[in-house]
Amino acid sequence: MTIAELLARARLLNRDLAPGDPLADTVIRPLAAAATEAEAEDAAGAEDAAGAGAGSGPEAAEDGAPAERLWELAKDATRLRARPGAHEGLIEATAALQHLACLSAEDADVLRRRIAELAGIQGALEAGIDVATDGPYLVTNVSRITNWLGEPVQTFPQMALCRCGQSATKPLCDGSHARAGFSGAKDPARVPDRLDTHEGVQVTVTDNRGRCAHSGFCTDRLPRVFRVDQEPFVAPSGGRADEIVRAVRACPSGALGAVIDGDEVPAPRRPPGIEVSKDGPYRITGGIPLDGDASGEHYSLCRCGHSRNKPLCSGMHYYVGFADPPMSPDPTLFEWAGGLPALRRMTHIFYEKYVPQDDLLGPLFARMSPDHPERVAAWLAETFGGPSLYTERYGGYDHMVAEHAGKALTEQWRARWAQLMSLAADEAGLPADPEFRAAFAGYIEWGSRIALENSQPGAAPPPHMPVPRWWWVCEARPGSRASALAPPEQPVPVRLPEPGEPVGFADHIRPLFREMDRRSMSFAFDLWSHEDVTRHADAILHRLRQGGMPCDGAWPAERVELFARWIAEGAAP
Ligand code: HEM
Repeated sequence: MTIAELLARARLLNRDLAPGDPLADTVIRPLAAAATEAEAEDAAGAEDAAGAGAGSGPEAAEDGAPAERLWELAKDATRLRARPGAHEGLIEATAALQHLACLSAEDADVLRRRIAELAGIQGALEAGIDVATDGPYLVTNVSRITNWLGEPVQTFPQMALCRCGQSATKPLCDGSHARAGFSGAKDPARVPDRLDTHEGVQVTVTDNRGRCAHSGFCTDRLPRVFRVDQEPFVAPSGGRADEIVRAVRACPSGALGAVIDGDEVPAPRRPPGIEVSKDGPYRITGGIPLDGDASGEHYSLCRCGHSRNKPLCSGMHYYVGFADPPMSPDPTLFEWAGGLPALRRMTHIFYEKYVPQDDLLGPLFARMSPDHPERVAAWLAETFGGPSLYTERYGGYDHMVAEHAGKALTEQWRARWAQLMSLAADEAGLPADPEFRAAFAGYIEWGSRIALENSQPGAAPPPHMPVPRWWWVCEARPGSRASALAPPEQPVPVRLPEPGEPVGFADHIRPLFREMDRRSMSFAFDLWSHEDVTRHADAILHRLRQGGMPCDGAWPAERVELFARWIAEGAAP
């Protein structure tokens, strides 16, 4: 099998698959580039590759259903990719073929078997990330990718992750970089690499501004040491050694380092993984090699396509307004909190900083298991409406209850626990809005009082209960209230229909409802949905005529009549 043959088969398959050239951008384009290069490089392979790059190929039909041929093609591409020195175009195409072939699996069992078979074919390749020229990140044999909530993203042995920021199938590449003429070059005006050393009494902090991704973890959490708009940036005398070390180890770009007594503080040891952060870079952990080189235990890769220090993130996503799709209008507490990464940050700060230094709680947790912070984060994630992590990994409700049983906790312990958890939430940067903190504090109070009750001698907690699911307090969700600090809402641009023009929902009615109107009514229906407004049209009109809706002031008569006319004309979309 040669690249040229793969390309010819891909072209035939593309013709037989659903309309819309599904293989054109992600398979045929990179394979054609690889074939052209193979042709130029390999005199012996010249015959095979002849014409392939120029667009020709066997015209004979192939046997088998398209889905079956796609799967065979994916396996053959993987076999070729698994050979040493594979061309980046072949790797990119293999990633797309693996993805498409796995997508077409009939059920979860077939999907698992396919992934295992592909993993077997390319199993000898070293795990790593390669940066394609002006193209995606080619991620090989990395099985742990999570979204910003910490939920797993389906992985394949060979993946191509979007680097230009424009893919419609993020985090996967969809070939947009080629259409957009994306350049992976560094900006010559970028902040140059330079290792600055800031000596402190106990800890010396090293800092490479050229590598910083400006995630703000250090400046947000330890502003006395990592100072915004002050020189020098680092003042090691502003914090305790353990706080500084924790901040350095949490730096996602790897710009910061710490030295104690001449020895570099080791980086955390984490399994290889990629986090797709919200509106920001890929955060790599676990020392995954980059372009074959050791690039540190952790580093951040540009995801918006605008970094000045490509492939590393330079924080430009913030300035160019790079944004993932917005959170659902009805987020769970888990989503609003920032998902598992945020809850883990909080429990690690709680059990590794606040508890050990506390005279009451320190001794109580002295022998806790090393993964206790992870376990409590998993419990909170599940309770706040996230995935059932604690039930799946750690034994669910019964295990949690058994952990507290017989501990005879006192009210002093409980109160301190709740107080320090609130401090840890602040320090971990959990949202500080009144709605979230009311729900969060409500759960901490409720849960800690139940833990106290369950821990008393002779207590008999009900067995086999589900993990509780906590929710916003009294339906007070983010945005359900106009904040006193919010900028004034812009007046709604209303378009009245031209004479004789029919009234339509999208053009004339929906713009009449402001975001705050929509939020106020979201408990009952969606004022931006044609279907909902049509269903409740008469009741809405009644309220509008009465002047009771919106609650901050009645509509002018001409708007109310426009709404009435829309109903009378048949409530067109
Ligand atoms: C909302 C309140 C609370 C939650 C969600 C919570 C959560 C948990 C969870 C999930 C575990 C089991 C970890 C595992 O799987 O091994 C656990 C264990 C434990 N909890 Fe709590 N807890 C709460 C309140 C408290 C309070 C108020 C105290 C005492 C001040 C306390 C003390 C302990 C101790 C000592 C353990 C055993 C730790 C070990 O030795 O590994 N908990 N807690």
